[in-house]
Amino acid sequence: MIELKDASKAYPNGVHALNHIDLRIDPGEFVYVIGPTGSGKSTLIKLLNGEEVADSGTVTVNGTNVGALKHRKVPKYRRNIGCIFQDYRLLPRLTVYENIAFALEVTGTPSKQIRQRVREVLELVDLKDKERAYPDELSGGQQQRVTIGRAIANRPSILIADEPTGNLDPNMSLEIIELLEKINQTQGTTIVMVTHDRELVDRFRKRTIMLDKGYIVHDSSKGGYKSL
Ligand SMILES: Nc1ncnc2c1ncn2[C@@H]1O[C@H](COP(=O)(O)OP(=O)(O)OP(=O)(O)O)[C@@H](O)[C@H]1O
Repeated sequence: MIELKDASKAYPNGVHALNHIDLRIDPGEFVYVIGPTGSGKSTLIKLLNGEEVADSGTVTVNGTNVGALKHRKVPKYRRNIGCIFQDYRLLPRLTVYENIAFALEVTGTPSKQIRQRVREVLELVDLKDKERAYPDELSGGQQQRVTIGRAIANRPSILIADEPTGNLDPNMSLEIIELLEKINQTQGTTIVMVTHDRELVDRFRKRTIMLDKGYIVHDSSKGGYKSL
């Protein structure tokens, strides 16, 4: 479970990026975070993955007080949170298979388990036929599917997606959202997705949280811009 209680974050330049955020996201939810540029969406994500610490209030994820984590414990904490971004951040000299395997190698997974898990993940993201391809041989949508595969390889309970369809055309965006839905439904992964894509938010209705100037201004379980 994700819980923010009266969490605020200002940057050293004096910008109040988030103000008094109270928010609870239950396990297995799929939530959109929307709002104009500069409204605090990325900052919210950074509080969740431990990249930034709230100045006041608390951020608790699966029982861990994220702001109180010791520096050396952050990497282990992050293993339980898969992250995907608008830019794919794949390792260009590694194949699709190797990119996903790498995520498991760094967490010390034994090689037999790595082979098995990479196969499962490739099937889930529907890229079995591309396992030997390099990132630059793939379409944007396929590359994003590899990053999703890499993000879920260690079976995180939460997947955070910061504008995952930002660089994709509408058809590919559709594929990505359908894949995220599949992961949410079949693996029970909680998904928090920052997006500017009105069409997706209106078409694939989910709980939708809207930020403006660092405040939550709407939180609608019906979802979609029209219901806000
Ligand atoms: N590292 C930083 N140092 C100073 N100010 C920052 C920093 N990161 C973000 N900000 C400021 O904090 C506010 C919130 O930024 P944030 O990136 O969270 O917004 P956002 O909603 O994700 O925007 P976008 O949709 O453009 O990505 C903005 O005014 C931004 O300029």
